[in-house]
Amino acid sequence: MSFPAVRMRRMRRDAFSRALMREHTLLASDLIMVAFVIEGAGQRQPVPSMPGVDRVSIDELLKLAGECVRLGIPALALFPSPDASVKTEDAREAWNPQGLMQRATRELKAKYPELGLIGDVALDPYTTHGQDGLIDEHGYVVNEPTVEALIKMSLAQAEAGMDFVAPSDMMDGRIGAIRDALEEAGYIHTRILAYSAKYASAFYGPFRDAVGSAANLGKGNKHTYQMDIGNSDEALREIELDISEGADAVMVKPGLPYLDIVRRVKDSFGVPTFVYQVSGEYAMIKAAAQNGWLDERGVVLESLTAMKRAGADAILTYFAIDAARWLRGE
Ligand SMILES: NCC(=O)CCC(=O)O
Ligand SMILES: [Mg+2]
Repeated sequence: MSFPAVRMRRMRRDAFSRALMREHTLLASDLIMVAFVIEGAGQRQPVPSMPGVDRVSIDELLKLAGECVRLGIPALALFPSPDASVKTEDAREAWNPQGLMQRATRELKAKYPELGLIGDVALDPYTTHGQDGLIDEHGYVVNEPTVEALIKMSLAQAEAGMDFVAPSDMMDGRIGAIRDALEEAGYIHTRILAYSAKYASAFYGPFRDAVGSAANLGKGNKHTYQMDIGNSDEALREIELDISEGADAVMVKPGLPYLDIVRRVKDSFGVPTFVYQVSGEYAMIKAAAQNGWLDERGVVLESLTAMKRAGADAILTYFAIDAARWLRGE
């Protein structure tokens, strides 16, 4: 037998055989667009640390939603950037039936009923201190009172027609408590996307600028509720708990630096596993691309494909619309 018996390059030689042996292909239907909502009309406010991402008023959000529908992007994740004037210590604006998220949800569902909506459930856009929960006199985020607030927030979103409530706060027991409250109120179809393995990451910086919590949080951090970046087994325990409490899908966050976690979660539980390509990942790619140091299209599609290869069923990304356009050759 002549050397080499196996030529790996044979299958790579032509486009047709490369296509036939390709294991994972990124589709628009894998993507979830992320949007920041603000008050007003005709408003588009750039987020300086996220070039290309604007905070938009509801009328502009409807245009963005229409583009998602046209491109076959199945869902839109909404984050509010409310006026500073409605922020309080107790975050009560979060469950105002006429609040920004609730109004945005009603208008989006009226115009595009087929587009899935994912509502963030955490108090940070609404608190004067920028923490995801309620705090005691020492600044410690208190678990059970926060869960009570998150229940009110989830019910307000469900009432407005939100398809998925997505608790991103990392309190203990909140998935079960929200699930019970939704069932009891008759919202049996409202899905829960649990941010189960959310790490205390430095990659969230630009997001905090976008929702306006960065200045309020100041030198504070979220280490008493978000996960330590050095841990992996702990992520599996968090995921297992959220599944047992009634989560319909679980999430790992951030994305690219945490694909080992995505793979472990998918292999261990086989549940719908989402991953979030966060603001800092977006900013890194954009900054390098703007300097001419990286090819944006290539790097974005490669990063998203890597997430799918790692086991993600869906990817939340600020690049969703761009990526879906590129996938169609637009
Ligand atoms: N709950 C959302 C975040 O905490 C941050 C997301 C991001 O950095 O894109
Ligand atoms: Mg947990």
